[in-house]
Amino acid sequence: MNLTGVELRRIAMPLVSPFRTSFGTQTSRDALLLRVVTDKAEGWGECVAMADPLYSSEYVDAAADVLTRFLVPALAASDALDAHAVAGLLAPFKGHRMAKAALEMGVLDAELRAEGRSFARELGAVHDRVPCGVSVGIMDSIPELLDAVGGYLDEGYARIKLKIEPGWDVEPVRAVRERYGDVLLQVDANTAYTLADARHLARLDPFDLLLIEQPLEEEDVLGHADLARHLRTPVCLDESIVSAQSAAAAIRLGACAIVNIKPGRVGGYLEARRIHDLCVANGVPVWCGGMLETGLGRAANVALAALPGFTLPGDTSASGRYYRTDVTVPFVLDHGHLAVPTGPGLGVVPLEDELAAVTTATTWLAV
Ligand SMILES: CC(=O)N[C@@H](Cc1ccc2ccccc2c1)C(=O)O
Ligand SMILES: [Mg+2]
Repeated sequence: MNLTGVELRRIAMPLVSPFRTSFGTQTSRDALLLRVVTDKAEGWGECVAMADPLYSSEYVDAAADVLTRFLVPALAASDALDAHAVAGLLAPFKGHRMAKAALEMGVLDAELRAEGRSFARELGAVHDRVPCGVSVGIMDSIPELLDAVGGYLDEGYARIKLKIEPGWDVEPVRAVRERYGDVLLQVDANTAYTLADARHLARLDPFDLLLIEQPLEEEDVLGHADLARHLRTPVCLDESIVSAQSAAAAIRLGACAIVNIKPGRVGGYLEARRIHDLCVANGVPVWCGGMLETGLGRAANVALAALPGFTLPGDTSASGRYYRTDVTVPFVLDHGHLAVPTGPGLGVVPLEDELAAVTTATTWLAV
């Protein structure tokens, strides 16, 4: 397969409701899609970086720049393009895992469409549908939170995740437990606490949470290992797990009992599968995290979530959790599950009119 060029497509999609986390409030998704054109087929990639470097050091403008100046030219230099070789070709450039993941995803999609194979087949999916959880933001009041949670439970979500931060943690969890009983429940701090908060975070232990996600800062792996010894609630890492190597170190150091796998954060779906395999070998449950992907990234995430080690519901929510209109046929919850796409590659393609309506800029990178 030979690369003809890559189209960078900037899109802006309004969120159905503001989404507040410990690092800020989002009201729209400024994202970057890649259309990878080869002599055999076209493929789509989605970069999960946010507009601002608040979740991680990456941000959309930087991803577009590093793809334009370094990553796409690096692929152009190779003659027989092979998705499994992309990570190696991009390795000389440090970091920028979300940008690299988007490019690898586009090449993999093109290759699989040309071969007539789905992401699910390529990654090793063993289920044809996956149970879905939902991530619930920080709200202005407990009653507002309880209404939002009730709505998602009515929609059929299998698991509730509450965003927390200092000042919004024990009470919201207590309120959800008191109102909704033993619903599968977990929390995500997005690095908002420090080890000094250990005693306070232990106040979450009586609520039988599935996990507490990323309580401490990304690089504080040892801190998470210390914290885990003070909590009954299992510690799950998100931001800290950027590769199979970092997953191995975190597991060995006792920093996490569960891993949130996000293909964009770790450099792509192939690295995500390696992390899955590593966690399974170590008896560490995994689940698929979300970065408010469009239906393109959502399709690939649902395929990944169908691998055997994904034993916990992920943040693979329906399109309607975030967007009134998706750029693909929307993913709709069916009895708390999403169906794994079966078509070649991602199994979905952007809808021309919907994509045009949200496109803010298009750049063609010829190679
Ligand atoms: C579903 C969920 O909670 N995702 C991230 C946080 C997050 C929150 C808001 C975002 C807005 C734009 C892009 C990525 C974003 C990621 C997490 O698990 O930590
Ligand atoms: Mg998280």
